[in-house]
Amino acid sequence: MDEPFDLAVIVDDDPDIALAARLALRTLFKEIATLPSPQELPAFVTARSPDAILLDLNFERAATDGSEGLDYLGRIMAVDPEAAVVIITAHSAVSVAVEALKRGASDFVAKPWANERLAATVRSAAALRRSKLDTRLERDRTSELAHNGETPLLGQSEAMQRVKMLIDRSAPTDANVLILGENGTGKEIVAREIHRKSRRGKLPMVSIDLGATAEGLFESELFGHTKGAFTGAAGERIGRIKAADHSTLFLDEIGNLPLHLQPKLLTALEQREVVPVGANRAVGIDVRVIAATNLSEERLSDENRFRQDLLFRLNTIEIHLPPLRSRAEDIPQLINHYLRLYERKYDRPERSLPGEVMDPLTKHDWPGNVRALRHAAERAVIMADGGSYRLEDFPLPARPQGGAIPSLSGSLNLDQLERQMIERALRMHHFNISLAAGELGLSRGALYRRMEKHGL
Ligand SMILES: Nc1ncnc2c1ncn2[C@@H]1O[C@H](COP(=O)(O)OP(=O)(O)OP(=O)(O)O)[C@@H](O)[C@H]1O
Repeated sequence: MDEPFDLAVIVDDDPDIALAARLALRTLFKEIATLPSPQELPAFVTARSPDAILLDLNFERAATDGSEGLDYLGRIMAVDPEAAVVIITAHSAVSVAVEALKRGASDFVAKPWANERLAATVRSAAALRRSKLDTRLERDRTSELAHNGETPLLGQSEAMQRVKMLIDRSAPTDANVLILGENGTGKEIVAREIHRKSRRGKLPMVSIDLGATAEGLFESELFGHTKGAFTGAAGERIGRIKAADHSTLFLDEIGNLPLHLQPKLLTALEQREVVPVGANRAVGIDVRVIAATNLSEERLSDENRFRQDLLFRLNTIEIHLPPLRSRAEDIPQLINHYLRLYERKYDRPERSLPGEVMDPLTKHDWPGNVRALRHAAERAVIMADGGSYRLEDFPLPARPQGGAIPSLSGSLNLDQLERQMIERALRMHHFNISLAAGELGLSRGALYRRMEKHGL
């Protein structure tokens, strides 16, 4: 038996029907809610996003023509276009059911129903919704990445010129590339550039952020799984490696790949085939791998953390992205680029940046690298008034010298404490975002948002 879905809601003003439906569906869902009328349904859908909705179209007020229910159906589809709505209707009201299907309902059952048929109908509606949501997630991710891909790789420093040379040389080959650099130094942009300039560039690059993947999901995310391979594997899923067939696979934060899965990845790359979890046959793959990490070379060469045979598979070409503080000559170009970008985005006038403001910006050590610089430019555009930018428009925190971990000050202001804790965690982990987020019990995304809030 498949793992149950999370939540269904039954909307019916007849308590006996609601109870009968609840009994028919009880093994399919962990929770079943009932609403006596559809009035609260749009709010319920917005708040709880149920896996399936069982909606009776005939409420007392509108007796049999179903128009009230149809109205609500329209509103639900507007709040959740992927909603799985199964209509309950009287036997005689087939035309209403057909109208409901036109307006986005997944299916309908006529009263009185056979329990197995009701359960099967609701199950397939919920499963279809889930797969549509998966596809949408995938699409959103791809378009977000594609958007990032439009950012040009800026920087004329010697270090960046070498990076660009390595991109151009490695792109047309199928060699695996390992990109090393602190968080926010542009590793993802570099990966995109290599992919774009390669013969695989016409297909979308497939990425997986191993720093944001939940512990138990690494294996099935990477290799895929068969239906029922483990608890929760409701349907079959192709993994990211296979999804990247004939294209490029970008393994972000490769340093987070658990040791026990490293041999499996190595075998997949060596044999050019993957075995999905639960399968007993391998499927062939043709992928070019670009991996990135913020681990230092020293940490990466620690056999207890990272298998060296896998490292040698991945680092045929190594590209080091130096931290921004070591290529200060790139800072003015980056600042100007992002100021212009955000002036356009927020429809603000183009302001000048006097030398006495640029100077401290180039001397700042930018622990969050280009990502932090970009946020600082965005803030400055929002904060500025008058003819030119002032230093106060840029959120540059005063930083303790010497790299020591700051001790907590006596402040009991929560906001300040939060900021101090974040700074402390970041320093403790040498600005490795994944490790600092883990230390703080936050996701990477949540940590980035807070860093932005505090101008870190
Ligand atoms: N050389 C560059 N030119 C222009 N923009 C850059 C450059 N480097 C980084 N950026 C910008 O900085 C941000 C972070 O870049 P990116 O995501 O590529 O960094 P990353 O090293 O992959 O970060 P993380 O390790 O935290 O995932 C992006 O918004 C990107 O557009």
